[in-house]
Amino acid sequence: MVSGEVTTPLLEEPVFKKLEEYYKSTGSKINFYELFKKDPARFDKFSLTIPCPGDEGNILIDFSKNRIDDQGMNLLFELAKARQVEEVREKMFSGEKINFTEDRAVLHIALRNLSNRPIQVDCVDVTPSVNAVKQHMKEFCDQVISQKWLGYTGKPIFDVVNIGIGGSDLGPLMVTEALKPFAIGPRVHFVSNIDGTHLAEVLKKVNPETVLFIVASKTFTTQETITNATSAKTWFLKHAKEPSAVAKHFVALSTNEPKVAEFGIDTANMFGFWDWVGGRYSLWSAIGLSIALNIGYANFERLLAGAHFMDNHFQNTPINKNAPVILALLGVWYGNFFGSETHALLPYDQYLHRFAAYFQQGDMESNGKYVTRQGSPVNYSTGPIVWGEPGTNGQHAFYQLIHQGTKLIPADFIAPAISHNPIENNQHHKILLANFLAQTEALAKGKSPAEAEAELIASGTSPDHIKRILPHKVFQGNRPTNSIVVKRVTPFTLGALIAMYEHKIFVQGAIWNINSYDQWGVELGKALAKAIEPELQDNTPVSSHDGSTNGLINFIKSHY
Ligand SMILES: O=P(O)(O)OC[C@H]1O[C@](O)(CO)[C@@H](O)[C@@H]1O
Repeated sequence: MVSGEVTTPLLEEPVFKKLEEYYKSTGSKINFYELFKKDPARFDKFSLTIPCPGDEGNILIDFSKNRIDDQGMNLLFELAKARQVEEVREKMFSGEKINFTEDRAVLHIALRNLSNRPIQVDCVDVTPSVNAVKQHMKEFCDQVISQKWLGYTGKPIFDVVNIGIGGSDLGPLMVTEALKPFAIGPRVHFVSNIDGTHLAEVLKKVNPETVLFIVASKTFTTQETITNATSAKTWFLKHAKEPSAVAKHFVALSTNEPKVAEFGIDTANMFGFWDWVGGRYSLWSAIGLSIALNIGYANFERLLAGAHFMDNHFQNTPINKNAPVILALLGVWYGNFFGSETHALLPYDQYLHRFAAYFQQGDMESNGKYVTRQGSPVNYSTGPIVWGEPGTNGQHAFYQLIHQGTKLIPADFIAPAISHNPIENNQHHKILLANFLAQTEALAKGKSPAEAEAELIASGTSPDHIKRILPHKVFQGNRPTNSIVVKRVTPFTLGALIAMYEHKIFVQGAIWNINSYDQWGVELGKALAKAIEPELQDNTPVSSHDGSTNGLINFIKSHY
C-alpha cells in the first residue's frame, strides 16, 4: 500500500453517506431548468472561464446545465477532499509510483513540463532525458520537413505511416486529424489493425522511395504492430532490395531498445521513452513523432504547452474552481447516484471526429476496474462507457435516445467559437453552433404536455389525434450536459482539452480508489489469441476449448 492512501470504502465515507441522503431528499428531484428561473446567477456560479495566454482566448466550461445546486456541489467538493484527491495529485506530480501494480510512476505531466521543474523518479530527475528526446525529435522533424532527410533513391519524404495500436495509434491519429489546418509536413497515415486490409490499403497510397514508417510501440512486443511492421518491411524491401535502405525509411518509438534492434531498426533511429509513460497517455512522448512531423515541431511544442497550462491549472487551482475536478465530480454524481452507465463526448467540430474514440481508450482502459487499490471488489460503479460522434452527425443518429430514451446520458458538448473554415461567410459554422446550443437547450428544457398540446392545436391537429399522439411529443428535459467552448481548436487549446480530460480520469480513479494506470484486463485475450493462432494453421478439428469456441474454430476451419 502506498503511504497515506485512502482505505475507507467509498460507501462508508461519511460524506458519501451525506451525499446519499442529499440525493434522496433533494438531488434526485432537482430540475435544473427550473433552477435557472429562480437563480439568475446560476450560469456565473456554475461555469468556469479559464484565460489562456496570448491570443488563445478563454476556455469556457459551463456546467450549469446539471442536476446540481450549491449544497450538492459543496458535498461533492467535500467528497474530493475526503478521498484525498489533492494528496494523490501531489503524489502523481512528484513522481511517486502510484501505479503500484506495475511499480511505476505516472508522469505524462513530465513530458510537457515546459517550465523544467525537476521531477524525480528513483532519485533521478527525468527532465534532462525528456528534453534530450524532444531535441532528437525536433532535429529529425526539421530534417524531414525541410526535405533534407532523403530516402534510398535521394527523394524527400512525402508520406509517413505510423504503425501502432491503442495508445500508440489513437492519440497521434486523433491529434493529426484535429490539427489538420496546421499541417506543414508530410501526409500521415495510420495502420493499427492486424486485419491485413488496413496495411494493404495504406500501402496502395504510398511510394517506397518517399515513405517513412514509424513503428510505434511502447513494449515493441505487441503482436499487431510487430506483424504489421514486419509486413511493411517486407513490402519495402521488395522495392528497395538493399537492406541498408531500411535505415532511411524505418524509425522506432519505444521503451524497448533490444527489441527495436532485434527488429532491424538502427537504434540511432529510435526515439525512446520510459515505463512511467502509460500507453494511453503517451502522445506527449516520442509516440507523438507523427504529430510533430505533420504539424511541425513548433506546433507540437504548443500542444505540450497547452497541456502544461492545464497541468498547472489542475495542480494549483482550488478544488471548487478546478475544471478536471468539477467534471470528474459530476461524472461521479451521475454514475454513483443516478446510475448513469455511459458518458457521451460530442464535439461540434469535424476535425475532432476521433476525440471520443481517443478518450474511449483513455477513460475505459484507465477506470474499467472493479478492484480497489487494496484488492477488494468494489460495491459501486466505476468508469463509465465513453462514446460519441461529432455533431451535427450524431443528432441524426443517436440523440433521440438521449432526448427521450429511458437512460440518463450525461454528455459533454465541445465546440470552437471560431471555425478554421468559415465558408459561405461563416454560415456553416453559425448553423453548427446554433445546433450545438439548441441541443443543450432542448435537453435542458424539454417540452411539457401543455406546450406540446398548444403546438398540435396550432397546427390544426384534431382533438382525437392529439389525444393519441400527445405523450410521444413530450420531452422530460432536465437532461444534463456540460458545454466546453474554446476560441479556436489550436495545438494549445487542444493540448489543454486533452490534459483536462486526462486529469478528470485521474480524479475519478482517486475517488473510486482504483489504479487507473494498469490494464491487466486486456492481457488474457492476448494470451488466448496466441494459443488459438497455431490451431488455425490446418483443418484438424479442435475440442480443447469450451463448446462455443470449439464450434467457432471448427466452422472457420471448415472453409479451409
Ligand atoms: O505501445 P504498445 O506496447 O504496442 O501497446 C499498445 C497498446 O496495447 C495496450 O497495452 C493494451 O492492449 C494499450 O495499453 C497500449 O496502448
